[in-house]
Amino acid sequence: MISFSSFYQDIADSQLSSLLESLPAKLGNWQRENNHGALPKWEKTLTKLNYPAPDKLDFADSVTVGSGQQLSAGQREKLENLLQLLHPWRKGPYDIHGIHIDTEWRSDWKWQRVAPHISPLQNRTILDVGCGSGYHMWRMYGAAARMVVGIDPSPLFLCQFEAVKKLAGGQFPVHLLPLGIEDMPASEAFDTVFSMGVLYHRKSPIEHLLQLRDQLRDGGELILETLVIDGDQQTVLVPEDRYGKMNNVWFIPSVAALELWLRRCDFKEIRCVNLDVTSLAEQRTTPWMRNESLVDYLDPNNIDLTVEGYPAPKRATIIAVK
Ligand SMILES: Nc1ncnc2c1ncn2[C@@H]1O[C@H](C[S@+](CC[C@H]([NH3+])C(=O)[O-])CC(=O)[O-])[C@@H](O)[C@H]1O
Repeated sequence: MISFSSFYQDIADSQLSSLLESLPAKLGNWQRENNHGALPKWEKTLTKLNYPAPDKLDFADSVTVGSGQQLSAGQREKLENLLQLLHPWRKGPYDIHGIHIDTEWRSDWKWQRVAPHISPLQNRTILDVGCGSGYHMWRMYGAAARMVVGIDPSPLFLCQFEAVKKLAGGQFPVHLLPLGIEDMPASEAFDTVFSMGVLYHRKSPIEHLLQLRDQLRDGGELILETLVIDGDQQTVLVPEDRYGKMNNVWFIPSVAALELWLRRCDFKEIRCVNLDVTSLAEQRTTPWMRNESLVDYLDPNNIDLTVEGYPAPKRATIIAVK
């Protein structure tokens, strides 16, 4: 069973110690009650990942574990088969003992767009809300963060994260908790909070912004990355039903509307640092994610539109200070 004890130890003497009042009970409930049918299979896969301590680790420029020289071809094939049991791999890529996990998303491209604009992460304590399998958490750690905590309710992404962490050697101040943002007590403790790719999944976007604010210390920095549309302060798209075949998309504001929402939530120094239309090269089907992907979500006759006729995905990165 996945244990959170090293997280509790790491935060005991830190600015996050108040989380010990409520998270052990919540995570204990998760351990007892999580009834995802495939979780036992994924956890069994984790127990089989017994490999030598890697001779190389890089989190600064990639997520690379092991040079590829330590395993025989047969051992590598066995490891590849085990990692494939954790399909679909959406966020990455990861290089593990010479195996290139070519994920659905080039999450490294998002990191390249975001990283130049944020306050240096050195010695900061970070929360990554909706962290997926934790790709960006490793890059934050590679940028010398003191501690990185990610939250994401998906048990598969937790298992993918635990797989990478175990193969990397296990002991890092980088922790993924299977929680939603709504499960987090208002800690007011993190130096930097990331919410990337989450706001449009929330039914109450203003509440989401307030919840993010509640996680920041005074003067802490929010990095908000989300889908946007063109328009003015009062322009917001609420899809009639699906957006890009996703049935859980609620609010897609313009940048100006998002900036207004952030002002209303008492954020300061609000600035949009990047706007980017998602390319078919950034999100696509691969051998590690064999399901439909962006090309199937767009109008085959006009890739500027989704199959539902909405503007194709365009994403903004906005930075703000509490
Ligand atoms: N209530 C919630 N609280 C926290 N996370 C949630 C919640 N609901 C869903 N999620 C999680 O938010 C993540 C959104 S993906 C962005 C990944 C990464 N950040 C990226 O920027 O590449 C974007 C996308 O797939 O559209 C998923 O991993 C969900 O499980």
